[in-house]
Formats: sequence, structure tokens, C-alpha cells
Amino acid sequence: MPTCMVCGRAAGQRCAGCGVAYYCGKDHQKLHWKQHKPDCSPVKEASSPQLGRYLAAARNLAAGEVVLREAPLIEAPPPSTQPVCLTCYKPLFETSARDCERCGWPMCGQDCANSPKHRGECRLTVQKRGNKMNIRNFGLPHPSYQCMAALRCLALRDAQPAKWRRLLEMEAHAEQRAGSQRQEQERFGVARFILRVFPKLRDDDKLTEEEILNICGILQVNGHEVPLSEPPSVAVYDKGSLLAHSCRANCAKSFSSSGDLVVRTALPVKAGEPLTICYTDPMWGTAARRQHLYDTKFFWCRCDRCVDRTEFGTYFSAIACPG
Ligand SMILES: C[S@@+](CC[C@H](N)C(=O)[O-])C[C@H]1O[C@@H](n2cnc3c(N)ncnc32)[C@H](O)[C@@H]1O
Repeated sequence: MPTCMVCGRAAGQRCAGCGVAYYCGKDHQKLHWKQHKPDCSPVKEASSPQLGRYLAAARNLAAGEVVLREAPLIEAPPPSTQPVCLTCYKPLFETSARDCERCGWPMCGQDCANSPKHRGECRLTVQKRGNKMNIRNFGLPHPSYQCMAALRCLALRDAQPAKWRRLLEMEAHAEQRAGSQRQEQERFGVARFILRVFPKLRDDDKLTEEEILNICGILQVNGHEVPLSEPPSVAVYDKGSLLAHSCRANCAKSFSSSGDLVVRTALPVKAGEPLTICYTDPMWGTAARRQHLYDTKFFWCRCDRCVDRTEFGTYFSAIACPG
């Protein structure tokens, strides 16, 4: 019989967060919370030479358990988009756009202009640009939005340094990205654009092209597409960025209406095993999945499904024999 973490008596109630701590009742659970909080999670960080850092099960997990729920570190519209409201991502047109009175970025209205979601680029535009944005072409992809995700990362630097440090710890695959077509596009479309449009970032803060390209790498390797708006936004999560990949993932991700990442186990997971999601389309064949993972996340997948030519007896990638 488990015993209460506080009084040592027989305990019938288990902490719903970690499933490890037991209590005799609500009062002792509340009393113990401050001490227990740092250890209270069904997941823990781990690392291995093959996966780098990853999230592992802190205990045996049943299928269907929520193992992670977290708000994004940063969220932004996709890089290629027509002007959209920077809070609700509604597409904007000449008739519906209202310039933010502080920074000039077009928004859909005052409420969205005052939202904390818009605060980062609003502050950077006021402090580091010198004058307001002046976007007048609506309805077509606009180059200014290519830099929004990187700009929101940079906004964390002064405003939320703990989050900024977590972001910089993330994998950027700088060596593999060096010289790639994508990185060269980002050099012109994001890095040089930011340094030209926000000259005080270059002149006062001494921000370099390479530092911005590192952020682009972090966004490429760790970004999640969030299908809550049209166009879908992109977001980077702190612990969520540590989920490893498998083509037969043991977890599934979804998003709450406010953009929180919610991760549930899809299969039972043993204590210590990596928690995995599928970074690619599981309905593609093995060759296409592996190539896509290599091109976008820079590793050749060797998961159970990729190394099994029959893909668990399904022959999913096989072609029908004409004979
Ligand atoms: C979103 S990050 C995950 C966190 C990362 N491992 C770290 O140390 O920061 C994605 C990167 O993790 C590594 N990774 C994830 N799943 C992997 C797998 N199944 N096999 C090999 N590498 C993997 C790859 O380097 C990939 O680009």
C-alpha cells in the first residue's frame, strides 16, 4: 500500500501530474505542493548520442495520458503570407487593415493591436527602427512577414531572457544548413532584411547576420505548424522541442484553441523510453519519409518502421506486383 508523502500513513490518492507521489487526502497534497512541484511531471529530459536531447517517460505511461501541455515560447504567422493581423492572423485588406498607432504594423483592430501577442515586434519596431512600418500592398505575399518569427525570437532577448536562453539551447543544425538554398534565401529574406529595416539592431546591439541565421535554423528544426488559423501559424515550444521523431510514434500532438501544445501517449510507454511524435507524414512510403526527414531535420531515420522492410507486415511502401 502506498504511503502519504507528508504523514507516512496509508494513501489512496495519487498526484495526477506525475502519478508517482501519493497522499492521504487533498490537504496533505496541498501542503506538499511547493516541495513536490519541481519533480511533478510524467516526462523528464534525457540525452543520447543518437537522438541528442529528448523527452523520456518519467514512469510507465498508459495510452491516452496527457504528458505535456505548454504555451509556445514564440508563435508567428508563416513566412510566406499576405499581410495578416499579427494577433489573430486574419488576412488583411485595404478596407479592413488598421495601422497600430505605436508601430504601424497593420492589424485588424484596436483589441488585437493591444494584445500581448503583438507586443514583441511592436516594441522592437518602436525602439530599433526609428519610424513606423508602412505596409500598403494587401492580398499578395508580403516580404515583411518572412522575418516575423525571427523578430519575435529576438524580442525575447530583452523582455524574457530565461525563454531566450532556452531558445538558444535548441538544435539549429548550423553545419548542415550552411550554404543550403534555404539558408541563402533566409540570408536575404530574413537576416539582411531585419538588419536593414531595424538598423539599431545592427548598429547599437551589434546583431549579426549569422546570429539571425542561427535563429532561422532553430525555427526550421524545432518549429511546429499550428493549424488553428488559415494560414496556419508556426510556433516553438520549450519542452515540446525535445520530442524525438519516430515513424511509429508513441505520442500524438494536438493544439488547444489558445495555441498550447497538448501531447498524449498513443501507446503504452515504459519508464525511460523516448517520447516520440512523427515529424513527417506517416502516410508516405519509407523512402519519401526518410528523405523528407533528412532534408528538413537533418537525420536519416532508423526507427523500427524504417528498418523493417515489411513495415510490421503491412508492406506499406511496396508496389503491387503486375504478375
Ligand atoms: C526538434 S529537435 C529535438 C531535440 C534535439 N534532439 C536537441 O538535442 O535539441 C529535432 C532534432 O533532434 C534529432 N532527432 C530527433 N529524432 C531523431 C531520431 N529519431 N533519430 C535521429 N535524430 C533525431 C535530430 O537532430 C533532429 O533534427
